[in-house]
Amino acid sequence: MENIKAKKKYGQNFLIDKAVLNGIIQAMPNNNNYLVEIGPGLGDLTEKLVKYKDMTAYEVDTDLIGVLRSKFQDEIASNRFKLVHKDVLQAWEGQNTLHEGKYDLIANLPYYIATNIILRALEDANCEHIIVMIQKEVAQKFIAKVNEKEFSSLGIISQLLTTDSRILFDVPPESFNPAPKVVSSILYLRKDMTKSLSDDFKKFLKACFSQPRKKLSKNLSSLLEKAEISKIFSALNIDENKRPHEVSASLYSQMYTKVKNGREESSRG
Ligand SMILES: C[S@@+](CC[C@H](N)C(=O)[O-])C[C@H]1O[C@@H](n2cnc3c(N)ncnc32)[C@H](O)[C@@H]1O
Repeated sequence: MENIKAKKKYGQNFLIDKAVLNGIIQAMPNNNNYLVEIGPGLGDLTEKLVKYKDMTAYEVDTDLIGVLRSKFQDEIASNRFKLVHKDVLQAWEGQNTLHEGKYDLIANLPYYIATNIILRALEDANCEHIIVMIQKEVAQKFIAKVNEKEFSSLGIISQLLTTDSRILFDVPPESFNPAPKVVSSILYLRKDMTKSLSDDFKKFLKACFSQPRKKLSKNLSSLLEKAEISKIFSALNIDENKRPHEVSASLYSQMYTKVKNGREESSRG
């Protein structure tokens, strides 16, 4: 490993299992989209990806940028590979998208910011497919269905914004150097490019799941009067004893519409 010591603070667990690398390549969507990778690390996955498509990779670690520049000097010179030395979350802050044009995100993500990265990619209007390695526990939240104990705001956001969401396969700790403490999974999300969610809806979801094991009606009392909650629940046929994970994504969306309409009505007086 090019004399580079993995840095814990950047979530560096380098993938060393060739079968897993090939599995990710096989999962690549067959389309004309551009490719973006986050955290190319030592470039093992990048090396395979760049054979198929032109791509951009975002890497925060200065030491790795040096390794990658020399490893991919030909691809960089011929513009097939663009290497951006930047914290990817800052890149998103600056421009709202990681690429001007439709792209797919393929990455072995740094786990300490994996959830944030997926939420940003779901919001990025140019990103169509998300194929990422993350902790299995987090992947399960993104694909969870109503009534499952893992069903949370992440599952709701993902259901409302995607047409397909799956775990492709699990990856054991031994497939990495150094080995992480947890089992990982490859998460696959295909977005519905016509959909988006407002920040206000996400705030509403946050309130709904503020105490995940309490009743939804109790959590909603931080936002609404008791009478209003009862009115909305009865209109949508939601049992007042339901816990947040027992209500479907579609009902959350309908509930939010009613809350918003109620706010608009009261502001009109
Ligand atoms: C789990 S490693 C994956 C490395 C490599 N792709 C592989 O599969 O072996 C995560 C990578 O993300 C990089 N990284 C960590 N935080 C980042 C950030 N905020 N922005 C961009 N890259 C980041 C790390 O330096 C590291 O290269």
